[in-house]
Amino acid sequence: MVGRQARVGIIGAGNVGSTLARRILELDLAQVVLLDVIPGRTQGLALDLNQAQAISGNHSTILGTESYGDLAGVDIVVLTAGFPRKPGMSREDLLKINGQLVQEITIKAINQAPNAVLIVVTNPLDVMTHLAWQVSGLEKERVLGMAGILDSARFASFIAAEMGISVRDIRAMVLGGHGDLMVPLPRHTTVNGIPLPELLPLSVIAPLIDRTRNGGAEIVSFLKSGSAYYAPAAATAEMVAAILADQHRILPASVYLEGEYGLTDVCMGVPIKLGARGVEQVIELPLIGEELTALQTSGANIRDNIQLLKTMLV
Ligand SMILES: NC(=O)C1=CN([C@@H]2O[C@H](COP(=O)(O)OP(=O)(O)OC[C@H]3O[C@@H](n4cnc5c(N)ncnc54)[C@H](O)[C@@H]3O)[C@@H](O)[C@H]2O)C=CC1
Ligand SMILES: O=C([O-])CC(=O)C(=O)O
Repeated sequence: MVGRQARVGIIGAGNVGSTLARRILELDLAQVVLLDVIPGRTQGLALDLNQAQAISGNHSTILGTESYGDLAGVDIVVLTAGFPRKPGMSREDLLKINGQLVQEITIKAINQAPNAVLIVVTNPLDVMTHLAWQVSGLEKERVLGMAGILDSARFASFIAAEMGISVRDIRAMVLGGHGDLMVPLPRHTTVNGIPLPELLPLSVIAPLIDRTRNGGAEIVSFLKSGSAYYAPAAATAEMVAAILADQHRILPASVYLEGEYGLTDVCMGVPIKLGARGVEQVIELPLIGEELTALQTSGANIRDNIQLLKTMLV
């Protein structure tokens, strides 16, 4: 890729999209194309962000646009367009309204960038990832949903606070759907290599699991309008970096499953190897009975919502 800096298209310049753009620019990961339907919004943000780059001394620049033509040939498309939930709503309450958007936007974006890797952020995450995979016509390796890095980060931050230790030493593992049935896995969560259940009693871990499952809603209840965006943007940037630099990272992401963990034709959070081509491998962890049951219950719930969405979309 000598002589050409990678380009990342972000669709949706709201809280998550604009924060992600800023992070990509500050990390100097890529040129950014930021697209939204609100006239002038992305042009204003782009001017502001390019002026910030002049202060930080980074090379990457950003283009703000309302035109899909500007996405031509981008290496990664990140889909953040869509409605966030309000207090009292579940992510699934966004199924119809965001399904219509994701269907339309994915087709327009992939027409312009047919070789891109597509990262979905819009909720309800796993169903939107499945929809984007379906309407894009892309091979399953090139469509991923961001949630597992975020949910694992939440679990890690709660463990760090509980134990009074640095979050840097914690490798948390949260799989399953990005919803109430997500599956934090204490046995696969380690503190500098030591499995969590060897350091904390289950009676202490259980509330941390509940808080992780409720992590998005907890923030929504404070913000009142809109949902989290700093950690979601940081998690998405991690995926962008892994793809652009072909890092072969082992990270959780929502991907299309064909028999792994006993699940088929569903997108759900599992550990993957992530590199330039997208999903290089789905990693199947050795799970004990109750862990596998929880994952399959979460998968069955996502499948129900995929079917429900089919009845809602024209
Ligand atoms: N996967 C995850 O872990 C997370 C997912 N989310 C989801 O991400 C989505 C975005 O969240 P926020 O940025 O906080 O919302 P926001 O309301 O701040 O921004 C959404 C943006 O999408 C734009 N938009 C709407 N229709 C569009 C279209 N047809 N084309 C282009 N842009 C369009 C809006 O103009 C707005 O700027 C929500 O669905 C939210 O639930 C948010 C956080 C974490
Ligand atoms: O809670 C929400 O609606 C946004 C989201 O997915 C998260 O922050 O985990």
